[in-house]
Amino acid sequence: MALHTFLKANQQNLLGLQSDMQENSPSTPGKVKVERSNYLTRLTNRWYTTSLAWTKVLIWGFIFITLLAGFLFKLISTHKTVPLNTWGGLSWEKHVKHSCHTKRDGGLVVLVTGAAGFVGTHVSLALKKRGDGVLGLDNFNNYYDPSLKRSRQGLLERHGILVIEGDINDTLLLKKLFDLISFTHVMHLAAQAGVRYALENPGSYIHSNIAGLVAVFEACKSANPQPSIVWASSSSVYGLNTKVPFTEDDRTDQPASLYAATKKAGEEIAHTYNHIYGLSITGLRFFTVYGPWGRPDMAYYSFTKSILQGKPITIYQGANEVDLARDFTFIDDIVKGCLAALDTAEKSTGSGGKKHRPASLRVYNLGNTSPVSVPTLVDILEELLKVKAVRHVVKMPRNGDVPFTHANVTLAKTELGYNPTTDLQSGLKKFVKWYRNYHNEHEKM
Ligand SMILES: O=C(O)[C@H]1O[C@H](OP(=O)(O)OP(=O)(O)OC[C@H]2O[C@@H](n3ccc(=O)[nH]c3=O)[C@H](O)[C@@H]2O)[C@H](O)[C@@H](O)[C@@H]1O
Repeated sequence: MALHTFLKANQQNLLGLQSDMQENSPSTPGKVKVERSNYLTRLTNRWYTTSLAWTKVLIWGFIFITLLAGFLFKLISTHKTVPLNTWGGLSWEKHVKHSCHTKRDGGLVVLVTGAAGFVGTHVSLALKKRGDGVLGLDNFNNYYDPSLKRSRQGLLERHGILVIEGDINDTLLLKKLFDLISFTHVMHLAAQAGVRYALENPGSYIHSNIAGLVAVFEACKSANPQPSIVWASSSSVYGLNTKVPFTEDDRTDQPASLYAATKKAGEEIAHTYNHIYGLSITGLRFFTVYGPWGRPDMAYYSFTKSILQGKPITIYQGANEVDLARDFTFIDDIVKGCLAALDTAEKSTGSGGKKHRPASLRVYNLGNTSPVSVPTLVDILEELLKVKAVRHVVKMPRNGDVPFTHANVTLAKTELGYNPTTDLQSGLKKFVKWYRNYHNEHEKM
């Protein structure tokens, strides 16, 4: 607008000057002196008007640029508050160190990835409660309602555990953490979970379960001293295996889902890092873990929600109308298994990217050893909720599900002292109690 006005003013001035020059061309020589002086005055006036227009343009231009710069600065500084970029700085480092502080002799210093996740939260709390140093890392993705992850983070913070918002693929962040802290152990639980979601978003499984796992192993390999690693594999690696119960050396080469395939690939990648770099690595094959603070995408949780809302639930059924079954395992039993795996893990044997002697590589089933059918799971929920479910039974689609899981935990019993003690009825009772409390609180808000 200002530029337009200026150009217009200038054009008019020029036209004016041209016509003045024509008008003032002397027809008789005697008039020349007076007319020339008039002409100079007009010329000065024109230049004055032009300079005024220029000044106005400069002032408006300056205001415009200042406003634009202010707007851009605000945009950038707002973007900076996105928590993924908030790590670093002296106060942050102090916070990290405080979270890693141990309160018992020989206490572990553990980096827990996926700390705001279901298993991550419980394991972090258990470690902290016995006096270990714990630092959490989580990317707070929106695979399921991130507000639940924030609530878990709040719970951890109240117990003195810092959860850094960051992705395991952020190698700079991992390097920074390992430079700052000598972690004795890494409990690697960050992953893209869920069996059926792989049909919708296959890339997220590769990002977290393959690339992310490698990023974590790389950071551990380069750390000095190298930590020992315990990480979450899955019962799904048994895939279409029909030999029951599942034992660690059974076939795992028939994954039924991309999720299972990424967990199986993780086990092979673990072998490589153990073999080349001397990392001590323990893989835990979790069997359908459930309990308070659980995952809303899992059947027991989503069924509870639907039953309470009077909405129908879909129950998948296997071939020949055989019910699907799972070796549902309660979170407290899983936590004991995780801590035992950390406590018994041998040290890694490499440094400077080189292995000095063979290192430990272990895999354990952490299950409950007593599978329960999905309709029975619903029966128990109905009883606890005192509401009848609206059941919609359908043939199991080919979506990555397996018909049943059943763990043999002899190895974990012998080497970790693992001993699951919670049956599905008692575990779900605790879950339902938590569910009512948590959702009553949060739905009020
Ligand atoms: O233990 C494991 O390896 C896996 O356990 C669960 O996977 P899943 O056993 O499929 O657990 P749910 O999604 O809770 O399903 C439990 C059972 O309910 C069935 N289901 C699920 C959802 C539904 O709407 N209807 C239904 O009948 C499933 O087919 C399955 O048989 C987790 O989601 C995985 O992340 C984990 O790795």
